Amino acid sequence: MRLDIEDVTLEVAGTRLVEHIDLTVGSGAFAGLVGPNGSGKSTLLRALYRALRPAGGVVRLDGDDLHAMDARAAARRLAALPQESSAEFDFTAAEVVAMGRLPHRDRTAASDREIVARAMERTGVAHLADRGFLGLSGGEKQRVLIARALAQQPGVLVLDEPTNHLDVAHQLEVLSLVRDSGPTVLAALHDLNLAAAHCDVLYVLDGGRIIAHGPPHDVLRPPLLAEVFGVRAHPVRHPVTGAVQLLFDLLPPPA
Ligand SMILES: Nc1ncnc2c1ncn2[C@@H]1O[C@H](COP(=O)(O)OP(=O)(O)OP(=O)(O)O)[C@@H](O)[C@H]1O
Repeated sequence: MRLDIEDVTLEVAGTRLVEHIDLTVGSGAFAGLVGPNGSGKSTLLRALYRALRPAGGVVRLDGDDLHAMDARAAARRLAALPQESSAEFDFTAAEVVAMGRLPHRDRTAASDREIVARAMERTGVAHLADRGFLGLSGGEKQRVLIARALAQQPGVLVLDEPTNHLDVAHQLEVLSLVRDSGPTVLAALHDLNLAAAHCDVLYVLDGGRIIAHGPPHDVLRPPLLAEVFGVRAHPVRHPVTGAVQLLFDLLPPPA
């Protein structure tokens, strides 16, 4: 499923936080949204999971206006993992993952069980099925929520810092899993090396605007990283994957 964000402007309480965003993710592609703290990444993603309605512009899924759909139809097409998810009741992990099935009309108990079990296996949380969600560690919760998003079987998956709370092995596993699981992905990522290794295309947000986009090795160049993030970057090649990876230090103070 193709995702198109067309000239989207977002305002909260009368303040314009993000403006004139054009962003496209082709069907099945993995796009990364990177940018410094406060650049507007979460705000933009909130419009995709319909917590914010654009003040201007339109978000399209395969050409259809996301904000013109009813909630259930939107949830059949797009699943989201917001940055801070709250659960007020202590559901079990399996119940939380099963919530991903709710938007689907043609489901049966047996097919739901199978899909939920498969999503939990793939994210490595099957053994947590009967545990209360609130008692899980931060990384376990994150993987349960990713399992829920996969169980939703969306065409588009929107992830806000999906590797938050995950140890290094789970960071790599979860991003590979998401990448291989089929949907079109737009993920906000702070770790530029994870972004370089997993994304087909990167969009750089700064001050509420997209200032660069393209394949990671074209975008993650030292002058841009100095300008946007205020760091000196040294690109190196990963010896196994060949992906561009970056070593950082602070910019020297002006003479
Ligand atoms: N409800 C609000 N009212 C006013 N300003 C807000 C509101 N929500 C967010 N902002 C501001 O909008 C800007 C963008 O915030 P946003 O959370 O989208 O950034 P981000 O790129 O996701 O940041 P981070 O990397 O720190 O998570 C920030 O300056 C933030 O303080």
